[in-house]
Amino acid sequence: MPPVLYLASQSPRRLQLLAQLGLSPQTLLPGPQEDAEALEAERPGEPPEVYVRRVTLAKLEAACARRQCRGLPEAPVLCADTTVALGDRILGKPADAADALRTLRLLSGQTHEVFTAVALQAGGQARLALSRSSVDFAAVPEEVLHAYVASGEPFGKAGAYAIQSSLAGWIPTIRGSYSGIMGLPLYETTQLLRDAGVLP
Ligand SMILES: Cc1cn([C@H]2C[C@H](O)[C@@H](COP(=O)(O)OP(=O)(O)OP(=O)(O)O)O2)c(=O)[nH]c1=O
Repeated sequence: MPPVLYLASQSPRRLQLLAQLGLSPQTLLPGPQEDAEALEAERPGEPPEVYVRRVTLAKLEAACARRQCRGLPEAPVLCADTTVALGDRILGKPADAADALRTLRLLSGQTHEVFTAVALQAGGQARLALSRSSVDFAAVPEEVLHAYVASGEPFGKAGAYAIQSSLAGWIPTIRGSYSGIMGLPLYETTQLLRDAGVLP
């Protein structure tokens, strides 16, 4: 039996969010020869919204090629990308502790945007939806930022933080989608999966 859905993501959050919809997809992870970092490379002057769409479609294309290459049975393929932006500036995953601290200091006391694009390949057609949220950060004390970086939580997260972590204690308001900020906007994802007949 082919799987109902492939999830092309290494993010445990995305798997957890899909489980909320009652789905347990088969993951379609990149092989050692695939360069995920190159795929997520920024282009100078590219607005965050354009960047997140481009990267998500590139992830989708790579995942579909991977499925074919591995001779896996056909089924819809889902993937996503989350990008944090302060104005036009993209704040990616931190390279190290100093980078995480720098990023968090930029976000402290400011409002930033979180874009998550989700893409689905099904029945020979690629569909993409974009979720946009804004997140207000209160001014976070230096000692809190240091402890947060030392906890390891910022690593592997766009913008060096997670809404589903202790730093939520410094976020008075979000406008948009909590699941989108976390990595997979469940409203948009449901719409795409309904269009493809994966969800009723
Ligand atoms: C802003 C924010 C991001 N994140 C995470 C979600 C994503 O996993 C990560 C952004 O990186 P992504 O490049 O979107 O995803 P990923 O590299 O973790 O996984 P893959 O490309 O294989 O799907 O940041 C949170 O968990 N909480 C948050 O509040």
